[in-house]
Amino acid sequence: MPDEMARPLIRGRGGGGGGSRHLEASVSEPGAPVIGILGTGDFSRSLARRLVASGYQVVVGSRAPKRSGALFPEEAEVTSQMEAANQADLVFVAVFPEHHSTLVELKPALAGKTLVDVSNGLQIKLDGPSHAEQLADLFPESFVVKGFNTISAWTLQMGPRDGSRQVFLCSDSHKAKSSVMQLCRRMGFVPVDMGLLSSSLEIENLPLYLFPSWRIPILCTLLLFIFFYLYNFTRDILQPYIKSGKSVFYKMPIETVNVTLPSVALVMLALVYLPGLFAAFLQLWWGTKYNRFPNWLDRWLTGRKQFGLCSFLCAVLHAIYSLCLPLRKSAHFKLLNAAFKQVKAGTGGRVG
Ligand SMILES: NC(=O)C1=CN([C@@H]2O[C@H](COP(=O)(O)OP(=O)(O)OC[C@H]3O[C@@H](n4cnc5c(N)ncnc54)[C@H](OP(=O)(O)O)[C@@H]3O)[C@@H](O)[C@H]2O)C=CC1
Ligand SMILES: [Cu+2]
Repeated sequence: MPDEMARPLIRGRGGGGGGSRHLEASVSEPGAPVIGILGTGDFSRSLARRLVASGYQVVVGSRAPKRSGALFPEEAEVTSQMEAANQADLVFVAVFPEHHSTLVELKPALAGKTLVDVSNGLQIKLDGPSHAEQLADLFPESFVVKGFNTISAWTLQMGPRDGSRQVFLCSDSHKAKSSVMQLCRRMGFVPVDMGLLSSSLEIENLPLYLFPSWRIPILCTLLLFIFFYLYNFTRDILQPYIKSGKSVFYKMPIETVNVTLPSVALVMLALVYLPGLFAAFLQLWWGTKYNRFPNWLDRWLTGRKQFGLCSFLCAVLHAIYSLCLPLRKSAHFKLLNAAFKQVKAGTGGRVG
């Protein structure tokens, strides 16, 4: 990773046009605001590179500027937190929210300036205050803008790609938000205005919502798999063994798995359609389409895609297993046939 970071982000001549992603590392343009970054972690380094590449003058504030200086591009100045806060017109706070309070001594230097809070939560918070709101409470004389938390250090480093170009922004100050939006566009991202700072909780939760939507469908798939596997194991393997001493334990890894998969796929498919039926029933019961569904049903309805994909995965696995089984059987048959022929011919040679 340090090698990655040391490599210049952008090489060669840039293509020009405003929307071009191929910006060359250029000397800052006169009149462009000086951008400060507090913190020298992964996010700060990637952001500094992208800002420098977009033609901004960058000043980074660190508790230990000497130690961190080497990790930043030459064009960025790495100095003390106070110095950076004094010099910058707009400041990114790339410090974890639990350390925001250690920055309060910068309050006079940051007064009247725009602070961009890029922090993410560790878990979904349903009610406030958000990190951005807490930062705004700590720095009442500054203008806090929430944003960039949905952009990873990696995306900043590599340059915006399709799909992760949107930057969600919100702030109580229209002017501060506009200046961050402009900066966003110049870095090649697409700003999305999310309104006032009260939306910051929603923005902070966004990155945490992507994976958890898979948790319940995957858990369901696993539980169903275990249930059907145990059932098939008892029926096809254990029962013949206990009853007549027939040992068919070799079926466990392939055949039993293969009869289990379609059952799981079908039940998961049913779970895709079932909440729709519940919803329709509730709407008929209420006599209106405009009531809110209970929370559990709402979550189930929004998770149908994941349930469907899990079902599809099981079906595909079943298809692959089913195709492979006859191949295995015919190979087995050929081997036996060859052995039989050799024995019959009296060659007694090796079969292989
Ligand atoms: N990494 C990522 O991909 C993303 C990160 N973010 C957000 O960016 C912020 C920074 O993340 P990241 O760069 O990964 O974190 P790091 O841990 O890599 O960096 C945090 C930096 O904070 C500085 N800092 C200032 N005060 C303190 C203190 N009291 N204790 C510890 N460190 C302090 C340190 O710099 P120094 O020692 O020089 O003062 C340190 O390098 C976080 O809020 C995170 O949620 C958001 C989106 C993506
Ligand atoms: Cu089948």
